[in-house]
Amino acid sequence: MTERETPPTGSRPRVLSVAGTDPTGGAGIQADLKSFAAHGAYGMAVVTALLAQNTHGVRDVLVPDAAFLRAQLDAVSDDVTVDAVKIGMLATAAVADEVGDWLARHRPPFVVLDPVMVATSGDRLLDDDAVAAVRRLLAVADVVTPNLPELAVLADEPVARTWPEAVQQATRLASAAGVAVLVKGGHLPGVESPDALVEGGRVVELPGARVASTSTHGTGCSLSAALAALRPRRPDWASAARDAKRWLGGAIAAGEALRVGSGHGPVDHFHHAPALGLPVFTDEVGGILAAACAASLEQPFVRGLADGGLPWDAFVEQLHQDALYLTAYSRVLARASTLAPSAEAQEFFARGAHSCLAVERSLHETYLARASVRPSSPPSAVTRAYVDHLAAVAAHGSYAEVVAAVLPCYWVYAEVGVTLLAQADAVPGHPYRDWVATYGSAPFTEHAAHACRLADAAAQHVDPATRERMIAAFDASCRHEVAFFGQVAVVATDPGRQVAALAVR
Ligand SMILES: Nc1ncnc2c1ncn2[C@@H]1O[C@H](COP(=O)(O)OP(=O)(O)OP(=O)(O)O)[C@@H](O)[C@H]1O
Ligand SMILES: Cc1ncc(CO)c(N)n1
Repeated sequence: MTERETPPTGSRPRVLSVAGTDPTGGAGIQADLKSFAAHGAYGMAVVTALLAQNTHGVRDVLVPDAAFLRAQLDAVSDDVTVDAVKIGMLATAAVADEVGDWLARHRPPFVVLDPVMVATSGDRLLDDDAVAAVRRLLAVADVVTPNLPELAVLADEPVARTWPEAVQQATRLASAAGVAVLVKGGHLPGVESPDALVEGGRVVELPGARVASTSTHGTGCSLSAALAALRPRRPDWASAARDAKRWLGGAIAAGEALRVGSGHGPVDHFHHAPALGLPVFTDEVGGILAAACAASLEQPFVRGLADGGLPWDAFVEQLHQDALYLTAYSRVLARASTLAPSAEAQEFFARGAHSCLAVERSLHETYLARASVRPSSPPSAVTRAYVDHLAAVAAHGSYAEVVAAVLPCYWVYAEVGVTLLAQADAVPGHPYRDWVATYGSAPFTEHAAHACRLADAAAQHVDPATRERMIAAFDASCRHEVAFFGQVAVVATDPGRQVAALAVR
């Protein structure tokens, strides 16, 4: 039992739920485990009662005998250091007393008691003769989390009708029972859903807007579980309660979108981590990228770059369009820099915006100065379409969408560049090798990998609708890249030789 002699601190708080079950996953142990995980805790659970319930109500309850409950509790505490415990539905006096005995033997540092008596559906979850046993547990809990009817039962007073009355009642209970009381105003009418923590004669109000939603099944379970999970990593109960309540408001708001059940639905415990379980963004769009690269490599212009047979005029025509494109692209990268959530991303895109202008200038100095193309030739319809798409995302989109829209310019060029460079290296005296090498080797390939990482990071924090817009913006940019490579007409005149039409399509 070395672990129990010097309890090691784990990488996550080890938090236990002692509660009943909800097979639809919105309340009881199932909700508690999600709530623990949503707050970074390692969750464990001891079952006090098996319920046949759903979002409409409770159909049946089976309470395992007290000896088996004790066996479950001891199996956990004989082996695992419990950092915090949340106690929920107790069903009977025998169950409540058994849990009380366990706490006397193995009290974890933090004990939250949710005095569950009636479900959201109105079904009773605690025998009448068990109330006294739950009152006895108050003495060993740190915090008790009653709703207004439960508060009235524990205080042995009528149900409070106003919020000030409820806080006063909670204050009386806290001082009589020697326990902190997190009183919950979810059952009050009105646009607010206030809670308050009453502790040692001090009242900490926890205001909160009422969310217009029927997804309130298991809110009490989820809140008390969040409180237990957060407390080991917070300095006091008030700060744990504040964070738990803020999280719960978001979870209620996101609940309906889960589409679970046709009664009072559950909350979305993971609303703050919407990308959980989704593939990494660049994996998800990898197929779009691969198709764009394959289509690009099929373009006559790119084939001419690969074998070196591209007519000079076609190359210069394309580079002129590229210079026009880069000037506009630079402004979009500057927008990404403006919106960037971190200094690292801000700098990456600011540098990118700068290097577009540097490359644009060097294209003029290196190739375009001696070319036949008129410097005043306007952007082609293809160039304009690409630039307009980017500008629209930059004007209306979030950071994540802008990053998704600018990514193909890096990623397609790097992928196509690597393939082209290998082919160019096989052709002695390849006339475009320098230009191809710019994109097919470091540092450009490293910049492309960096842009991919930033897009993946941005996609981690967006809601599903924004992620869809990221994919759409990425897909559109890929299509524009392919069209961009295809815009210069490369016409074969002599067999084996190609001449560019001077006009840009
Ligand atoms: N519509 C709502 N909008 C925002 N917060 C709410 C809403 N309904 C309840 N809450 C919050 O949810 C938590 C639980 O409150 P409530 O008073 O409903 O407890 P409960 O009756 O024990 O919950 P349960 O429905 O699980 O039995 C509190 O923090 C409360 O403020
Ligand atoms: C198991 C269980 N505990 C608590 C509640 C209260 O919502 C419920 N419905 N079911």
